[in-house]
Amino acid sequence: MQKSTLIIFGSSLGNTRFVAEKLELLLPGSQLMEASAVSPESIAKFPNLILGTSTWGVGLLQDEFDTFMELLQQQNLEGKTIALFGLGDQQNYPDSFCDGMGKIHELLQNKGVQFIGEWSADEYDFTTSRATKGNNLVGLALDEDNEPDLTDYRLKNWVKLIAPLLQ
Ligand SMILES: Cc1cc2nc3c(=O)[nH]c(=O)nc-3n(C[C@H](O)[C@H](O)[C@H](O)COP(=O)(O)O)c2cc1C
Repeated sequence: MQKSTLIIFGSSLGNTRFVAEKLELLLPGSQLMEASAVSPESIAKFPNLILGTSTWGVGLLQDEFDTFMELLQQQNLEGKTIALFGLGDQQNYPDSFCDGMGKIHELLQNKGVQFIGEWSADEYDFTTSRATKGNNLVGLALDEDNEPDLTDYRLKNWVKLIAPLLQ
């Protein structure tokens, strides 16, 4: 079967990688790739991209993912379906929780992509985030530092939401 969804992640200490690997298992027809390994050809091949980054500094994209975003923005993304997930820490960074995910969303505006996978911000405890859109988050936020026990539950429900929308 031709795979249609590319999961691209950037991870410094392994949390985002851990989640991205789970996601690959939950989504038949998906392929996993580290941000630093992605080429323009691989981006062109897949109609669906799932992009996952952690947030570093205060509100910055993870290093490799930051470099990858420069490459991604130069590609023709017209018509692609994109879902986002982000790893962050609500307790220590309540004012920039998962900002990296919000930054991806901002950088891909006006690129002709369709975003899927918005997620309610209700069951989190942060003050501000660049990833909020009304009462929602632009994608799935996960907090392996404070709420690792909720990751599987959140991930499974998010997959139920996005899977039918991936062609
Ligand atoms: C120095 C440092 C800065 C961080 N800055 C943020 C931040 O601004 N916002 C946030 O939500 N999380 C922040 N985090 C938390 C990480 O994003 C979180 O631990 C994440 O799970 C790391 O994922 P990774 O191992 O895949 O890189 C920070 C962590 C560290 C150690």
